[in-house]
Amino acid sequence: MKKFHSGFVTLIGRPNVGKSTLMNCLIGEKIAITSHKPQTTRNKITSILTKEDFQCVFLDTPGIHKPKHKLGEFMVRSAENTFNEVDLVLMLIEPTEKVVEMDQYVIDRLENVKTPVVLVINKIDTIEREKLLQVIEAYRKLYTFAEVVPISAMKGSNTDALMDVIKKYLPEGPQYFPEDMVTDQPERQIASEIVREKALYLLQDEIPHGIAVEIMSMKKREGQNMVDVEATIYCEKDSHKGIIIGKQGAMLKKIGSLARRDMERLLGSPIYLELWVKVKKDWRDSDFLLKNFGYDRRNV
Ligand SMILES: Nc1nc2c(ncn2[C@@H]2O[C@H](COP(=O)(O)OP(=O)(O)OP(=O)(O)O)[C@@H](O)[C@H]2O)c(=O)[nH]1
Repeated sequence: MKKFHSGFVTLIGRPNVGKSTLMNCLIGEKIAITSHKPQTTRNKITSILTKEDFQCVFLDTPGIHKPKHKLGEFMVRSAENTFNEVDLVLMLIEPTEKVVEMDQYVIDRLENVKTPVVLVINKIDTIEREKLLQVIEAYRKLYTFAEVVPISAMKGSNTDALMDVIKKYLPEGPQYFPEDMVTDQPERQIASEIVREKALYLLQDEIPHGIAVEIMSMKKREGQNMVDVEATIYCEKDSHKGIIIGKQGAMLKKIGSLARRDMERLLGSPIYLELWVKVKKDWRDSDFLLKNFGYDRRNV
């Protein structure tokens, strides 16, 4: 009988390089949440790919960056801690001509990491071949990568080759999760990420990252297929609250209807979604509030 392989792969890279897009592309379902804004992925999202002969568990870490506040410190630590516990690290970059300072910072964090690191150059649809070779050369000088794989996560180019590389590094092991399971993320967390993604998307640059979403309740209606979801969007200022709600509640309605559509697709049942907006000043710098939103230090 053919041997089964399984393992854990963590994905790192500075904000906005396309980690969530890659995850979605490899798993084929909308699990990680994408947005054009940096740092939308605040939670470590685990997605699972199971095939006949292997199972790969992906840890999508929050974007590594120099921390500016407590939430930032938390995000960096939670990313760093996973490096030595996994079978493979994928470092995702954008093909910039010069190594950007942030990537250098990420490479510095990898210095004592024993796990093999594969450099994945994303967004190759945006550059010419010549330039790509220069990018590869520049990064190879900085770190001994186990392999270098150029891809376009958005277009799905070369992602099969990346999957083959990943498979090579998975040791023999058991199937950790049932094959129909694509994430171990609780449904509530997925639901709150969806609301946050829609709010960030619709509000564009008006609320600079000052929102968090908490699912207050999520209950299946008795005797029906309908799920009732109540969620609160937290922001930092009264003025932000007004923008999120919009004229006669128009913005909140839009956020709600986009979020509901995605939730229904993901959770597979009709959703009745009720949204609230509350002001909690400086929630990003408060340990108490971080805990309240599920960013508990003890878990890192
Ligand atoms: N042109 C191009 N754009 C891409 C590609 N992959 C991702 N993008 C875009 O880059 C932006 C960021 O993608 P995300 O997947 O949200 O990035 P991320 O690294 O998960 O971001 P954080 O959650 O902030 O860490 C989005 O607008 C994507 O559409 C690609 O292969 N080519």
